[in-house]
Amino acid sequence: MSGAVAREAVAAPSREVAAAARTRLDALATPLGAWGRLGELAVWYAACSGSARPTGPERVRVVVLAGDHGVAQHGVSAYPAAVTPAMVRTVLAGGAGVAVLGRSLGATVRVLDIAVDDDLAGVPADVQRYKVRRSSGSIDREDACSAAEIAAALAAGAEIAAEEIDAGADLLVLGDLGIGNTTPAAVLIGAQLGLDAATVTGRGTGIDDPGLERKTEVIGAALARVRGRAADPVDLLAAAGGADFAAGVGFLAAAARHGVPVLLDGVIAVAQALTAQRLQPGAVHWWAAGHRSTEPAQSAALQALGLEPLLDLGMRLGEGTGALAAVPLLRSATAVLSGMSLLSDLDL
Ligand SMILES: Cc1cc2ncn([C@H]3O[C@H](COP(=O)(O)O)[C@@H](O)[C@H]3O)c2cc1C
Ligand SMILES: O=C(O)c1cccnc1
Repeated sequence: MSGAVAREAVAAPSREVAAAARTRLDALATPLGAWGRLGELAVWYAACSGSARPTGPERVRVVVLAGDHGVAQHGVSAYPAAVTPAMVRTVLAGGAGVAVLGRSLGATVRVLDIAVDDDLAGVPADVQRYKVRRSSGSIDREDACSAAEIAAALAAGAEIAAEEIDAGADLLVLGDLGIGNTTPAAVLIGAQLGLDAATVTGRGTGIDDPGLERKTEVIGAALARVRGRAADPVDLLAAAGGADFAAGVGFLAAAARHGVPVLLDGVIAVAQALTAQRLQPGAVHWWAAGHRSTEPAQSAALQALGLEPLLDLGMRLGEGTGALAAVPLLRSATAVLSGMSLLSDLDL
């Protein structure tokens, strides 16, 4: 046992329901295999939902975890750290990308301050209920967080997931907010997959060439500093992640334990997923990859997890937007599987 997350395998989605859904898919009034990966997506969601003729997902619930990162002071982002609290307010006001997309899909969107470097005066108290600390340490030279803070954040993430599931979620999406957060995401992925800084560093919000060089150096320094700590995912979160990353890991692991499917988003959520799968082997079977972001570390981690993204739109935003963009595909997949006639119904 480490922190709030047990290191034991999680039960897989129902194999019996998956087999029944596949039988139905193969019997639909189409040539065999005609739905391609849309059919595979339907079978996955059927197994997760426990019904070979699933509906929805109708109750999509998004949680955006916000946290600042000390590395943002080293010019690794194209934007200043002041954007993080401002964007928390913009999510609450309904004008953020995730809020607009969520509204268009009938999804709820909840933003939580886990480690924002601001007191967020005037925002509803609920938003700060799970706050662990202000900002995380600059991981190129110090740990992001203490072990106690990581334990608290893992437990918070698990509790947040349980609340969303109690509220009736039939699909969860995990989003992120925090200037500089593509840097710890790349370090977590690089450290766990044994990849070097040049391979995992991306442009994030759109840094220029000198910025990319600086960011690669910072990521290289962090990777060198945490070398030897990748074997223990909880310790690695303290060394190179931060409280918001640990909360995401706790959230994803708990969703799998409760048997609720998740659509993964960009490099932050996927770094959290890679870490959660190591803590809780088998959790990956409850997740599908919503999209491929432009961050190279995200592709590397998805490949390691054996997940093929549904969309590849060149998006690089985070917040959960790439996952939400894939929700209509998932709804189409279940509609096809559950609503179509069978070949045997045809008047041949
Ligand atoms: C206005 C704005 C809105 C955002 N929404 C998500 N991000 C995303 O970009 C940031 C990570 O990229 P980097 O590591 O390059 O800083 C995070 O805030 C992430 O949530 C945003 C960034 C900005 C500027
Ligand atoms: O890949 C992502 O999720 C991403 C890219 C840029 C900024 N924020 C997130």
